[in-house]
Amino acid sequence: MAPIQVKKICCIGAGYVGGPTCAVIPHIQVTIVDLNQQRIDAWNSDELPIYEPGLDEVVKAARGKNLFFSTDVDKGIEEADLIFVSVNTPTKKSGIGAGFAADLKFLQLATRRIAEVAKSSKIVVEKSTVPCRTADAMRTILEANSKPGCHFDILSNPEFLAEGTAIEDLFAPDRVLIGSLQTQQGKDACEALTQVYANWVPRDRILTVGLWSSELSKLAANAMLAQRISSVNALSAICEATGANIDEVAYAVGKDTRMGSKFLKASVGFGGSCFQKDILNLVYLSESLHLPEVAKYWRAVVEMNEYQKSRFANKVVDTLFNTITGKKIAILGWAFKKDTGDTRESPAITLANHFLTEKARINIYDPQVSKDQIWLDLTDYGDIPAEPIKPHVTISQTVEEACHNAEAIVVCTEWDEFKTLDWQKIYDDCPRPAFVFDGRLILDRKALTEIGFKVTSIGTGDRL
Ligand SMILES: NC(=O)c1ccc[n+]([C@@H]2O[C@H](COP(=O)([O-])OP(=O)(O)OC[C@H]3O[C@@H](n4cnc5c(N)ncnc54)[C@H](O)[C@@H]3O)[C@@H](O)[C@H]2O)c1
Ligand SMILES: O=c1ccn([C@@H]2O[C@H](COP(=O)(O)OP(=O)(O)O[C@H]3O[C@H](CO)[C@@H](O)[C@H](O)[C@H]3O)[C@@H](O)[C@H]2O)c(=O)[nH]1
Repeated sequence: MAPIQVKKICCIGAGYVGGPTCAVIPHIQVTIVDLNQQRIDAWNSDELPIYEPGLDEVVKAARGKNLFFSTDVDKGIEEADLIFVSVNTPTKKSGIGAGFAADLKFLQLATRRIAEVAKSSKIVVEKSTVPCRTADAMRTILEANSKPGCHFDILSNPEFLAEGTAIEDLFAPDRVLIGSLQTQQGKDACEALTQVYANWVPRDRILTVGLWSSELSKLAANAMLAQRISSVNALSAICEATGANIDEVAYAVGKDTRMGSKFLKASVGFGGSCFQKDILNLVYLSESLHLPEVAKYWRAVVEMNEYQKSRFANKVVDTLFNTITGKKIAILGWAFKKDTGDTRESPAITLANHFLTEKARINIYDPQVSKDQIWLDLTDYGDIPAEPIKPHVTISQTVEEACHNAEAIVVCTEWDEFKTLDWQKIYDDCPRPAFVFDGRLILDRKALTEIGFKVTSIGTGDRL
């Protein structure tokens, strides 16, 4: 049989993954569809809905040529021979597995829509991060609702991009992973998707495995990355108590080629929409498989992250002589990491809530996050009333404005611009003693101390 050639692709879900992932596909016609009209309008405008270095150029070069954004989900499905399902899979908020399991309602709705609308056979690709064996549920939904003569091949093709470096990651990925059933038909579908990627990814970086291994590998990769951060953060507490320095320890440990130096930066805690969600998903999977020890092991990674955030927040209160009531605290950075405007699970939110509970006044600055988004985060998308906290919160347009008269400055995101601030000028504008808390280890502690700041850095003991 001649190999299947993909001529038209549809991607369901125009989010942080769907948009960038499909924007880098050359030649082949790709239509990204979403139910959210506002999001699609933004993708079709000069103000893209997400901030990602290099994304603007890539989208503007392809849009209207081989890249299209639309809310016409049905048309997108009908015309495509390969469909990426790239919808959100958040943690369940209620019902069985609440707080741990992935909520697959968006994925299931999209799958059902494909079955109902498709008039010809399709390759359906799980791009969203999903629990192991989700492809089975998708197959059941597709087969139960499909029209006669329509056949669906399901592939797993998890995405490994990190926000802030998405475009680099997509153009030169460490690997592309494709999972398929090991039947002839499954392998043919896998080859069809391989050929799409082979347009720009070297063949030896395209890994083909079984469906379940592919699904589990995504959860495993995130769990092991997050575990590294929790490990280094656990060590940062020991450093603070002993006088060791976590950057030096991480440097020494990372020189071991078996370990490598990446992903060993101590921090105020990891954030982002994926790590916590995917580890909790793995915890739930382990429990469902009656593996309580395994579940406990992975749960500890998330618990250590919670501990790190509250440890840091408590340190601010302790250092400010055990009370921050009425004190002004500048929060520098709101995004969960630099080079993104994404705030999902950002540690800055946890810290701000902690400071507000202690009745401090907070001044927030972030170069990429809008005022509206910060308010959505502070009110948990409307679940917490804004009125009582309004007098305690200011959102500033500049670092200087945020730091004016601040008794403490807390760096929550590692934005490059914070490294090169005029710290003397900021110091001159602060009451004494002036405190800085470096939650990202990006500041020159010695220089700031010489200016007169009292500096507390994660994983850095005071003892010489
Ligand atoms: N954000 C990341 O960096 C990242 C990286 C790798 C993998 N992932 C995974 O990829 C998936 C998507 O993540 P995201 O960050 O892009 O989410 P997102 O919330 O930014 O985007 C998902 C989009 O899907 C749309 N959608 C939901 N149901 C739909 C339906 N039935 N029909 C049409 N559109 C629908 C939503 O309106 C939304 O715009 C998740 O499973 C996530 O875990 C995310
Ligand atoms: O040494 C480090 C590295 C990261 N972080 C923090 O960890 C979080 C996550 O960072 P990162 O992994 O760089 O960004 P994400 O966009 O969340 O990407 C992760 O999650 C994605 C979604 O599944 C995966 O595709 C990526 O491979 C995986 O890196 C952020 O708060 C970072 O500040 C640290 O504290 N120390």
